[in-house]
Amino acid sequence: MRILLLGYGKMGKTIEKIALERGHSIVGKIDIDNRSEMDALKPADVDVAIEFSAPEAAYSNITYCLKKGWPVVSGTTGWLEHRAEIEKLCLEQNGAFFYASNYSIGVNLFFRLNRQLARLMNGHGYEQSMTEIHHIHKLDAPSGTAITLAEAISDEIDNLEGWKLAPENEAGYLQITSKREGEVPGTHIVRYESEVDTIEISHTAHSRAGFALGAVVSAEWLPGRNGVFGMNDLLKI
Ligand SMILES: NC(=O)C1=CN([C@@H]2O[C@H](COP(=O)(O)OP(=O)(O)OC[C@H]3O[C@@H](n4cnc5c(N)ncnc54)[C@H](OP(=O)(O)O)[C@@H]3O)[C@@H](O)[C@H]2O)C=CC1
Ligand SMILES: O=C(O)C1=N[C@H](C(=O)O)C[C@H](O)C1
Repeated sequence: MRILLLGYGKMGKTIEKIALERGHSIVGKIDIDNRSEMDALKPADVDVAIEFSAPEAAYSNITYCLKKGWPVVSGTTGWLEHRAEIEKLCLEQNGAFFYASNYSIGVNLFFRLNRQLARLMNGHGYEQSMTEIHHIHKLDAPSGTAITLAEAISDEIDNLEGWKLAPENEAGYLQITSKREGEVPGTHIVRYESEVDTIEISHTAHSRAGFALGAVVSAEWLPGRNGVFGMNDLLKI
């Protein structure tokens, strides 16, 4: 496949390596300074675009790809207030858009475990909280993964209305603490506490390889499909 990379930072470079190992070619590496190179590409020059850029860039990058007719796989976090607009545009253009806050298979299994655990814990008087730890370069907080976990927990726990980012703390809201330390690729810890005990589940990424492989596999799956998709469509879990 001919892949266009939008965002050529830590993830863009890891995705490039895995895509080349899997026999794909990279037709462009678009960063903040060379966006005009995209204008030179025709709709037929690209089989799929993979977009891992920055919160303020994702909306215009994805819009550009959809208007050009390129299927687009995005993993950028921190822009999802515009998600409904992108999904509408995708359907209007008869295009293909794939999004996941986390492309690692392990995290997507962890999402399932998290929802199941929340369902079990509902009504037993535990207080829920979450901690996410990432590298010091990360621009957004809480992480997209933490938001996905928190949304599932508040769906399942009757007395939760949503989440708050620490130090904000309010009854009826799950508190998320975001820590930024060194080069940590991504750790998420979900905690249930009562006076007598604590139950915790956690996922620790050892590198970015799992995220990048998931994005490339999604990009292999998307061309030829129309609509809005996510990891549940790909993994059928
Ligand atoms: N869904 C998932 O599984 C994962 C998601 N992510 C998310 O992916 C995003 C990127 O992460 P990461 O690679 O670590 O970040 P980096 O900061 O390493 O890379 C981001 C890249 O995007 C570029 N960029 C900024 N603005 C634009 C623009 N307007 N058009 C094109 N490129 C642009 C930056 O260019 P410059 O350097 O010139 O500023 C940089 O090269 C983040 O939102 C992160 O949270 C990360 C890991 C996994
Ligand atoms: O910025 C990162 O690095 C990561 N971002 C994603 C997120 O915000 O959840 C996924 C992963 O945790 C790494």
